[in-house]
Amino acid sequence: MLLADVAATSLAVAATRSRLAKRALLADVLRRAEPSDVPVVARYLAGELRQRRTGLGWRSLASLPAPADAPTLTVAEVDAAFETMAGLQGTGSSTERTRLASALFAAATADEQTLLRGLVSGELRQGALDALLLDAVAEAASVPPEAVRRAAMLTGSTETVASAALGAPDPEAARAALDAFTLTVGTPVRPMLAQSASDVAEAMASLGPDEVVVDTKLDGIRIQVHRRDDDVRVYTRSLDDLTSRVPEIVEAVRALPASTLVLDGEALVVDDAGRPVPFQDTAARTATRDADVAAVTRLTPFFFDALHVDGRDLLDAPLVDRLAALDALGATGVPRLVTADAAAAQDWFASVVAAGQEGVVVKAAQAPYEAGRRGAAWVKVKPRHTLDLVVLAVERGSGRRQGTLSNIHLGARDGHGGFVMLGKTFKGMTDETLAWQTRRFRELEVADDGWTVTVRPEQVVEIAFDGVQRSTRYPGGVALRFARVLRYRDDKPAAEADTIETVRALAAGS
Ligand SMILES: Nc1ncnc2c1ncn2[C@@H]1O[C@H](COP(=O)(O)OP(=O)(O)OP(=O)(O)O)[C@@H](O)[C@H]1O
Repeated sequence: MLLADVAATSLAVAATRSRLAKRALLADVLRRAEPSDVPVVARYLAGELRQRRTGLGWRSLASLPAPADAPTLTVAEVDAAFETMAGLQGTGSSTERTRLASALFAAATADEQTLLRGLVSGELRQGALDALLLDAVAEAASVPPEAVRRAAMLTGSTETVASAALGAPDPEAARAALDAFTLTVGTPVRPMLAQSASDVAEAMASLGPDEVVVDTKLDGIRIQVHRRDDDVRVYTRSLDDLTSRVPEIVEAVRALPASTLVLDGEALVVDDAGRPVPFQDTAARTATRDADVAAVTRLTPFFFDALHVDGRDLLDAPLVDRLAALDALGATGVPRLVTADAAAAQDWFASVVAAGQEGVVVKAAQAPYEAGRRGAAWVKVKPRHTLDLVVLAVERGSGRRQGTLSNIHLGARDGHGGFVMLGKTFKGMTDETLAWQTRRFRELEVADDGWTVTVRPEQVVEIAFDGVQRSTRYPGGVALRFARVLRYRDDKPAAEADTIETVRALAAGS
C-alpha cells in the first residue's frame, strides 16, 4: 500500500467530526491494505510509529526538504526506513539518521510529510483514535466490535488483532480467530483506565446510587504482574517488560500463596514513614538498571485488582469479588473505603490527600474489569492545582493543527520584571481557543524563526496541572506535570501572574 493512501485517510479522519464517518474512512483503508501491510497501517492510523524511539528530534523536523510531486513511497518502505534509523548506534549515527530522514521526507508528498512529521513528533497519537480503529477493524472484517475490543485487551496489541481479523478469509473465520485470544498468564493485557471528575460527589453521581469502592490513588508506576510458579513477569502501563529492573517486585510476588496470578497495581518508593516520595524519584528508579540505586531505593508494589488467581479468570467478575480474591492472597493492597455515602467518601478523599497521596479512584463495586478501556466504571479525582502564567512563545502546530500556533511556552514571573519558563503545553485547547490564540499571538509577535514565534509576555493563561517536579531542562529548576490550558485570562495583567516563588513552594510541599 502507498503511504499516500494512509496520509489521505489520516487527513480525512482529522477533517471530520463524525465518529461514524471517521470509522468508515478507517475501515475502508484497512480493507484495501495487503495483509502484510495491516500491522503498519494500523499503527500509522493510530498516530504511532512501530519503532518506540527513532532518535529523531524536533530539530531535525524543523527544516524539511521540499515535498515530492507524486507519491511513490510504500508503507513497507517507510517502516523499514524508520527501523534502520532506530537501529543506528555509535559515532556518526546522528548524521546518518538525519541523512536518512531527509531522504525519506524528500520522497514524500506534502500530505505524506504532514503524516510523517505527526508520527515522529507524537502529535498525532491519540488514545481515542485507538478505540475508533478497533471499531473500524470490526467494520472492515464484518465482526461485532465487542469481539475485536476483547481480543485487543487480551493481546494488548491493536496490530495483532487487526492482522488476525483482516487476515481471515471470511467473517466466520475472523470471529474464530478473535475468539481464540484468551487471558494467558504471561501475556500482558491492556490495563483498565479511569475517567476523571472534579470532585468525589461528581464521581459518585456518575456511577449511580450503589456502593462504590474509593481506592487511594498512588502516584507511582502502573504494574501488571504475571506469575506462573516461580516465573514472574512485571509489565508497565504500556506493556513493556520491566522484570529485570525490579527484582524486589518479583520477590514480593513469589512470596504470595498462589501458583498462577495476574495482578494489577502501582509500584512506588515510600519513605521510612510510609509516605510516597515525589513521583520522579519513583520514575528514576524504574528507568535505571544501576544496581546501587536499586539497592537503596526499593520499590514497594501495592495491588488494587486481581485478574486471575490459581486458574480462575476474574476479568468478568464484579470488582468486589476480585478484591476478595486479592485480599485472600494477603498481598499489600491499596487503602480503600467501600461506601454509598458521598460525605464519608469526601472525608476519606481529604484524609488520603492529607497523607500525601495523589487522590482517589472511585470504582463501581459491581463492574467487571474493562481491560484497555477508559471505561465509565473507574473515575479518578485529584485536588486540582491551577496557576496563572504568561505565554512567552508559541510553536507552529502540525498534523491536524497545521496552520495554527499551537504549543505555548509558559512562564512565571521572576519578581524582577522578567519571566522564567516552566514548560510547554498544547493540551486543553478547543478549536476555538486555537483559532483565537493563533490570531492573538501574531499580534504579540516579536520574532519568528520559522518554527517558534516569540511574543511580548503579556497574555495570561490559566493552567491546570497535576504537580510540580524538579527539572534540569528549564531555567527555574522546576517544571509542571501535565500542564493544560483551562482558559485565557484577559482580566489579569501579566504583572499579576503567579511567580516562580509560588511554583517552588508547591514543589517543596508536594
Ligand atoms: N487504586 C488505584 N486504582 C486504579 N488506578 C490507580 C490506583 N492508584 C494509582 N493508580 C494509577 O492511576 C491511573 C488511573 O488513571 P488513568 O487511567 O487516567 O491513567 P493515566 O492516564 O496514567 O493517569 P494519571 O496520570 O492520572 O495516573 C492508573 O493508570 C494507575 O497507574
